[in-house]
Amino acid sequence: MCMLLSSMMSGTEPHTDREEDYRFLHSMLMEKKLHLLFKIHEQLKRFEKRSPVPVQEHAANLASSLAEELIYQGWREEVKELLALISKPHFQSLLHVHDAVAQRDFEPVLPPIPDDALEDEEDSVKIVSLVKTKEPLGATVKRDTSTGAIVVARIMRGGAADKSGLIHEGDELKEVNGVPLEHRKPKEILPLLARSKDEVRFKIIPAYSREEMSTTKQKLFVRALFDYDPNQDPSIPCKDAALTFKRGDVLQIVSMEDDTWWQACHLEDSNGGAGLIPSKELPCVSLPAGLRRSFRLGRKSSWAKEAARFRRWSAGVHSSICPPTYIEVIPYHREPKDRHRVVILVGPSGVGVNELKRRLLISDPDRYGVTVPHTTREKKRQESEGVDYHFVSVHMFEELILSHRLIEYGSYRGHYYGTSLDSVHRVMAEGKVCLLDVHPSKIKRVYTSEFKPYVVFVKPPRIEELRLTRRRAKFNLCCLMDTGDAIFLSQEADFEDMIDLAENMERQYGHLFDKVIVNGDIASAFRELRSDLEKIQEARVQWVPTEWSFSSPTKARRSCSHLPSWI
Ligand SMILES: Nc1ncnc2c1ncn2[C@@H]1O[C@H](COP(=O)(O)OP(=O)(O)OP(=O)(O)O)[C@@H](O)[C@H]1O
Repeated sequence: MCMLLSSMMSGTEPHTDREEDYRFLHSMLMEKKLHLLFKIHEQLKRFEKRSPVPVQEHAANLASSLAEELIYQGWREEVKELLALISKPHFQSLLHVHDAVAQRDFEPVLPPIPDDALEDEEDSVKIVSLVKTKEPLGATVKRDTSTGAIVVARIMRGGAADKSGLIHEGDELKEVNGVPLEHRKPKEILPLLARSKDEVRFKIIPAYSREEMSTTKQKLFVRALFDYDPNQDPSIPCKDAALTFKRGDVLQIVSMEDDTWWQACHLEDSNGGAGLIPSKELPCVSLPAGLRRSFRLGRKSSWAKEAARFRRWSAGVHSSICPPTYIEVIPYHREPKDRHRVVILVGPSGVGVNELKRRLLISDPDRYGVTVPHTTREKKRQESEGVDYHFVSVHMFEELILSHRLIEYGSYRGHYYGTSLDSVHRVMAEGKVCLLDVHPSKIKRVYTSEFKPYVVFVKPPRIEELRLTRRRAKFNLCCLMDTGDAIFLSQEADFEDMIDLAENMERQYGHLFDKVIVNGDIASAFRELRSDLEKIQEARVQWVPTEWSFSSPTKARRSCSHLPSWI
């Protein structure tokens, strides 16, 4: 802003007719105080996001006691300076303002509670008076089905009711602003609240003291494994109190008191109000559409293929347990000396995993590296050991299998091929990001704190875009081979299989994916992938499964097949 003001001044000179005007503008815009104000404004903007809270309410008193103490502490230069600083009227005024904010001294004073508000027969009654602000109360009410009373169903964390600390879940509401709530419906309460002007007064019968869940005290973070839009969820008890989130968002869970609806807030908003989210206990049927498998009918394909697809689908849906909904995560602050996280690229065959990997390697060979695979086949003349492959004997390869040193292996034309854990270590030791492409079922082999894998799922686009983007590549081939339609038809079947395979992978292993890249246009997919990988390298904090913090690398490898932290 200060730079902008200075450059504005130099740009205005030729357009100001009168010297006087120019001087006036100059003195106004170049005023030191104005610049300082902008600087303060910018600093405040930065701190606003952190939502700092006062650590104490009597800073002004503390400063004056400190000043008294300092007078007797000798006359070292530092002491003199500090004394001069805290004795300045500006500084003292600042501390007074701070204390007023900390003590919420700015809020209007509530009128005293009238004597007749308490009735003799209700000795357990509590009168709660709250200042009315624009902020909603942050509570929901319901009718208790057994007693017919209106009770507080839920207090939203961070809302006005919660901050007051005076109203609790389960409290029975007897009156709002002197109006008895007997025989009233929950929806009639809102107009009563709206009617009051400066103050809202409740007559409450407090619920029995309940134990606070210990989990609300400690910070619990989860990464959502599905998109959630309360507007699409008929089971949510109160849409306005719900939290919308996207798959991959990190949420802080602030209350798990309710079995079916937890309270959570977005990470960047952990001091703000919380919203309801479905708990892991919510039955599968009420999970949002994103988690349910849609059976795509109406595609042109043979009966047998459709039947097979249906069998796969019904087995997948009916025999499966609910998919994981959230994964517990912790922050990981990468130190400069730490090795880079392994990047795993997965996707159905032909989707473009190799193409993307190739482009990453070419774009920055110093940053990215790939593993050298092992094989038992003969070395060809133009190949070099340790560059194209590690050429090993069958006996040695089988030793690697038995000692669990291979992430993935298979045989082709009678020869073994495989990727070892050591080859990943080698790339990491060079200070590079190791790009691995393995079948998603093998991710768990490296799902440890040692490798901290960042898993990218490369997904095919919709079939129309697949046809459009891939046909061009194959079309050249058709012309060359002069095979025409025959190739086009088989390609169409490949596209359908690719989409099917991708859906299966996402359903089965989606909870392991950190990022999903749709590979429609290759240039855009590559740009997105590269910028995402750069972002995670530079991120101050990354969120990784809590599970990684508990296990040693070897233990994690053994235990990761159970993935106990999936919730
Ligand atoms: N977005 C795209 N647009 C057009 N062609 C693409 C795109 N992505 C990949 N291709 C081409 O599709 C073919 C298959 O891609 P690639 O070899 O990367 O697939 P893959 O996922 O590694 O499959 P596989 O594991 O079977 O090798 C290649 O010729 C590649 O250049």
